[in-house]
Amino acid sequence: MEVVVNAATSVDGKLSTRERRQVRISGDADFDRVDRLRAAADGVLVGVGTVLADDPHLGVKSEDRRVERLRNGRSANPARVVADSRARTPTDATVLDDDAATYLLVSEAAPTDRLDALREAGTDVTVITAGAERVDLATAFARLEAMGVDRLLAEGGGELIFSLFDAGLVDELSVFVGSIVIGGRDAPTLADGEGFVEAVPALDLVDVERVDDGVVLQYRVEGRP
Ligand SMILES: NC(=O)c1ccc[n+]([C@@H]2O[C@H](COP(=O)([O-])OP(=O)(O)OC[C@H]3O[C@@H](n4cnc5c(N)ncnc54)[C@H](OP(=O)(O)O)[C@@H]3O)[C@@H](O)[C@H]2O)c1
Ligand SMILES: Nc1nc(=O)c(N)c(NC[C@H](O)[C@H](O)[C@H](O)COP(=O)(O)O)[nH]1
Repeated sequence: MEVVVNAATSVDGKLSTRERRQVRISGDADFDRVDRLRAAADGVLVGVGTVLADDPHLGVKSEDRRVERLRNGRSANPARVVADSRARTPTDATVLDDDAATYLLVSEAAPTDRLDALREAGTDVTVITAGAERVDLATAFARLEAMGVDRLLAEGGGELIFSLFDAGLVDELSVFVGSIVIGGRDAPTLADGEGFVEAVPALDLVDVERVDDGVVLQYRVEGRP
């Protein structure tokens, strides 16, 4: 599976405010670039923290791109994938609507009644259980790949992105750096979690492009084919 991470940060590396309120960092051109990335993906992954904070849809906004996917025998929208160890996704979450399939990655600690409620709430929900307390991403990704997800776009947030790097699962990273400062020692950053002390992942910078009022930095993770 090819795993591509994309996010937008302020110049000071923040994903949103300390209250985890969504900030529109990208401009129209960058959101269109993200839409292209979604259209090229089989699945779009976020952590439950992003679902709770933003209630995202994660679908392809451009009708032309959805039509193009259908013409190529693919679903109009890529599947939504949520990393949610204890099934905290609200039953009225937008990612459960019928615009696309939804994969819920949970751990063995997820309460059965919550899982039943989520399966009922969504029209096309598949639950993948991997890990005792927290989602074991590598195992869950192997299951997703067996179900046909070959290209996964991860859109955050910071806790999940750190775990993806920590598990050695990232192939590509693209970051839109918007010309704003958000600040805040408790505001989420591109990669939170425990943080690396040794063996800090190294990236190859493959492209720098001015987009909207900011720049897009494109990286390949060193050592990835
Ligand atoms: N600017 C951008 O591009 C962008 C993109 C995305 C999000 N955001 C912002 O970022 C904030 C959300 O970020 P966040 O870091 O709080 O949440 P997050 O990364 O979206 O979700 C983190 C949660 O995912 C669950 N999870 C399950 N398995 C995991 C694993 N193996 N590793 C890590 N997490 C796992 C954990 O909850 P459980 O233990 O309960 O499973 C964890 O608390 C929001 O404010 C949102 O607006 C911004
Ligand atoms: N690329 C990007 N630029 C931003 O300025 C920003 N705030 C996000 N945030 C990512 C987060 O995952 C959002 O929740 C989804 O971008 C919402 O996705 P929808 O429009 O609902 O499909 N992403």
